[in-house]
Amino acid sequence: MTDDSTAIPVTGDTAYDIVVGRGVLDRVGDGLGPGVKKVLVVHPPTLAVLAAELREQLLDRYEVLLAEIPDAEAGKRVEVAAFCWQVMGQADFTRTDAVIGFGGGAVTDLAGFVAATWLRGVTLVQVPTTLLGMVDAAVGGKTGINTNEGKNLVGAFYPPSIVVADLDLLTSLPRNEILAGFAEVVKAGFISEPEILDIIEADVDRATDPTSDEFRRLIELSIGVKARVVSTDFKEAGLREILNYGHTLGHAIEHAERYQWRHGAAVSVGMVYAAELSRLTGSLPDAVVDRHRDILTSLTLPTSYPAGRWQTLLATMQRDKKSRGGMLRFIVLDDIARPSVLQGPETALLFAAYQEIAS
Ligand SMILES: NC(=O)c1ccc[n+]([C@@H]2O[C@H](COP(=O)([O-])OP(=O)(O)OC[C@H]3O[C@@H](n4cnc5c(N)ncnc54)[C@H](O)[C@@H]3O)[C@@H](O)[C@H]2O)c1
Ligand SMILES: O=C(O)C(=O)C[C@@H](O)[C@H](O)[C@H](O)COP(=O)(O)O
Ligand SMILES: [Zn+2]
Repeated sequence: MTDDSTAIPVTGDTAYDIVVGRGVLDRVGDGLGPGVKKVLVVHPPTLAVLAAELREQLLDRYEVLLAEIPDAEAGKRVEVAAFCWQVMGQADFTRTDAVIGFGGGAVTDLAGFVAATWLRGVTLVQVPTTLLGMVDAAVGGKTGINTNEGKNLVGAFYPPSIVVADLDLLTSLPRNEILAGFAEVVKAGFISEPEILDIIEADVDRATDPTSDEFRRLIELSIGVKARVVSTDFKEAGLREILNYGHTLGHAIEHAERYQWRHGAAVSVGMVYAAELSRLTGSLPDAVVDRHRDILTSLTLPTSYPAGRWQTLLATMQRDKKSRGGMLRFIVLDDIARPSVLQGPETALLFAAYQEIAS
């Protein structure tokens, strides 16, 4: 069998590869290292059968425990982290043992946080099973959980030893989850990689078909953007903030919707909002804002939000991690692939941009 996998490197102090391909799950062992004896596979209920298969695959070399956690955002809670800590404690996990995050972004965020905190850090292997997880969440070492006050408010920067993105895992992923993942693909296009936008516009059906060459190219381009950014700025001292394009409003929408909206859907609205902010400050031409709406609509992603929710969203946005004191900061665009920071915008400007996306 020929190996058609691609290895995209993250460089710097915490170097590792993102392995992309079909049938590449056997690469998980590459990230575990020689000293590892026990492995905890963290997975959602949806992937119970596949997680058991992964366990079988690893059993000849490791003692493998499974931790099934609640699905989606319900898994990103401190009680769920505590459940994983309990499983590891009762199985005498030591510093040489490891955690595997096997699921979508919610699982890889939680599993990463558990690995970062258990004994102050054990080996972490990320095996994303959603498009969003492959192109974004499992890459770059941002891990975390939500609190009642907001999204991802507790967490750690903690790198995996490898990310294994097996495209075969996407065959069972519902179409709406593929499309939600495309929000982060489009984000990578607008902040850094215009070819992504061209490929989607050329043929949206092929672009979103997990068996097409275009889909694979989009995955690799998007991972490439993320890998380059986090290689330069792992702990978000500066450049990494561009990956937050669309997220300031997006996270506030997720919180307002009690996490019943897909992350990608909320980020989609958030990107149109950020583009409108850019347009209203005079830095972005109308055509680029229109391009946001056209591409996201072609992917059936939302581009508007109910008019009456502004005060709630504004209050939640104050807790955004990019804020400094009372000053909000947004990632905006001066052009395609030219992101910048808008510091302390007037409330009137924020509201005017909201009116442009209000339905
Ligand atoms: N750490 C980061 O850098 C980063 C980046 C982007 C997003 N995120 C986080 O990622 C989360 C969103 O991730 P997501 O969109 O993957 O959502 P998710 O993890 O909730 O998964 C979406 C759904 O798909 C199901 N699923 C997963 N894999 C499947 C498969 N192969 N077949 C069938 N069903 C499958 C899950 O059970 C779930 O119901 C959010 O919490 C977001 O904050 C983190
Ligand atoms: O990796 C990053 O940095 C990102 O901002 C990627 C985002 O897509 C992701 O949703 C991230 O979890 C948001 O981070 P946060 O710091 O705003 O919670
Ligand atoms: Zn995101």
